[in-house]
Amino acid sequence: MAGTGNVIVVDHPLVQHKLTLMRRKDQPTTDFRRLVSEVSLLLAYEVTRDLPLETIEIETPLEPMTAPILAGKKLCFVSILRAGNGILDGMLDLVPSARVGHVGLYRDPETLVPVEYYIKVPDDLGERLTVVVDPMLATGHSAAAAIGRLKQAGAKKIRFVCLLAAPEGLAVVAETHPDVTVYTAAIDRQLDSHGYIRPGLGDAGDRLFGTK
Ligand SMILES: O=P(O)(O)OC[C@H]1O[C@H](OP(=O)(O)OP(=O)(O)O)[C@H](O)[C@@H]1O
Ligand SMILES: O=c1cc[nH]c(=O)[nH]1
Ligand SMILES: [Mg+2]
Repeated sequence: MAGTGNVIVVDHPLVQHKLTLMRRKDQPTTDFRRLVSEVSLLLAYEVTRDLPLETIEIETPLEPMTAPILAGKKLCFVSILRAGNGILDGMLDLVPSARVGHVGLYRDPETLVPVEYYIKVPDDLGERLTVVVDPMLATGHSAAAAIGRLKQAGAKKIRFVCLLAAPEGLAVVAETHPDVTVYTAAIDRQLDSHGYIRPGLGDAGDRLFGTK
């Protein structure tokens, strides 16, 4: 795990290997979706690394012991629709008890401005670590808007997980939400004139759901 400022690059060899497979343009939808889910499980491992523990008394088949369990209210995963759902599935495999919120946003293809069409989150968001998930952090405006809405809804401790980030988008998130750490599998070179990440992996939503 490599970190600078509010960004952590999850450089685990399995993550990097699977990301390369995902980037390949000839990767079929089924395999792309499975790879996103597998990488997401590894990213979930990193983003939950410092969750607080408490101890309880239990009995093993051989003797009593004091054993660690997660303390208090734990997690809420928030998926930025629709591509965020690809990451959500993998994370829920690792933490099936997590609460889940959804923020519906699409990026206007002309202006690249995010348009909100849905939000539903748990009432007790403020008591949970809020992990916002979306595979792509491009201009950063979708992430910044979603994080802003979650703060309005009560979220206090927020982390953002993506597969790929552009330097431009990371700068936007750092400026608008300096309290939020971004976990990403890679930081790519740049955005192109259409707001796509280069070299990137194309349109994550379309590749996950086979819509193009
Ligand atoms: O950082 P930004 O420039 O805001 O771009 C990133 C956003 O674009 C993609 O979603 P898209 O708008 O294509 O919606 P979709 O998930 O429904 O495909 C992606 O999943 C992010 O949400
Ligand atoms: O490269 C990009 C940029 C935004 N959204 C995507 O799905 N891909
Ligand atoms: Mg899309």
